[in-house]
Amino acid sequence: MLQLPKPTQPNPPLASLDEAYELCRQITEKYSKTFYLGTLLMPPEKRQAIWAIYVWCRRTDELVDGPQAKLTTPETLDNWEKHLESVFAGHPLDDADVALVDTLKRFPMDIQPFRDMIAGQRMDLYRSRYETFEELQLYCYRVAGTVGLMSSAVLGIDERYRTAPWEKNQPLYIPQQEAIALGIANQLTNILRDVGEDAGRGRIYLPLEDLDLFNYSQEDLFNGVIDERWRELMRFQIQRARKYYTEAERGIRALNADSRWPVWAALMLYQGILDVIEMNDYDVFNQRAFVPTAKKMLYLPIAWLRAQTL
Ligand SMILES: CC(C)=CCC/C(C)=C/CC/C(C)=C/CC/C(C)=C/COP(=O)(O)OP(=O)(O)O
Repeated sequence: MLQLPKPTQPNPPLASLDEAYELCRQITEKYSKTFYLGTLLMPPEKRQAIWAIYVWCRRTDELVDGPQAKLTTPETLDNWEKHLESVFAGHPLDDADVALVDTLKRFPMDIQPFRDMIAGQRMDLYRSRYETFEELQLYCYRVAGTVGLMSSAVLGIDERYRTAPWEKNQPLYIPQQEAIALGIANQLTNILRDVGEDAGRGRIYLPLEDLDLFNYSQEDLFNGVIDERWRELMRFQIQRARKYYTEAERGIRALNADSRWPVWAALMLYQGILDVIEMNDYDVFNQRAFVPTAKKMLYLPIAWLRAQTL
């Protein structure tokens, strides 16, 4: 008997561009109040592009950190990389991709930082300890410094920021290192804020060599011991994170004028978490350090002034 081919289920149509960006907006707003606030200070086209990038990063992070993380294997990440290649080839596979494909058309960017971020998630899959700061720094580059590189393509470079006559004929300066530094600073801040939460999952991101340096053991950390050894260790970590913020600050003036305020704002808001950790006397075990909304609002005009003057 003639076998008719089974009717194949047509794929449901993907979201329209507006719907896709709206989806990205909602996800960014839901998961990162700080960065979302920063994006609201940008012109609409840039703002939407940052949402699309944020959502891709979030999805990548969720593979190892999210509710489905137990099911994630190295193969899952290989498949996610293929998914990424499809997006870069201009073929969206789901609704959020529609926005990213459009963003990549408007703001062409290199695929390498995206691949590097997946490599960062691979590290998370295999490791729950970092021996040295050098190892941790590589991890921070991969999971956050890469975001700085991706965002830079959207933020844009101001070719005229060099004003002194002897600077005029210099080649265009692209503040790549500074963009990476901001990502690393944010990630180090995140690590300090989330020490307790990570310990609850059996993870220690603080370099073990630093724990040794302050004679503070892994067991102390799992027990949430707060004493002078811990405070010294935390002071040391905070100081290191602040150096990265300072490096990042130097790059902001090379960005397009309409990107400087949002970047200053995001930097100050995130750096503010370090101040809160200090105010909480380094207790990151029993309370989560966050910048209250009123204080956030106070940062905005200061960030604006810095964007005009520094
Ligand atoms: C300084 C120059 C030249 C350019 C700026 C380049 C940029 C925008 C760098 C920032 C990169 C960035 C946003 C990295 C993300 C790092 C990070 C730790 C994000 C944490 O995100 P969530 O955990 O989702 O947020 P919450 O902390 O709000 O929960």
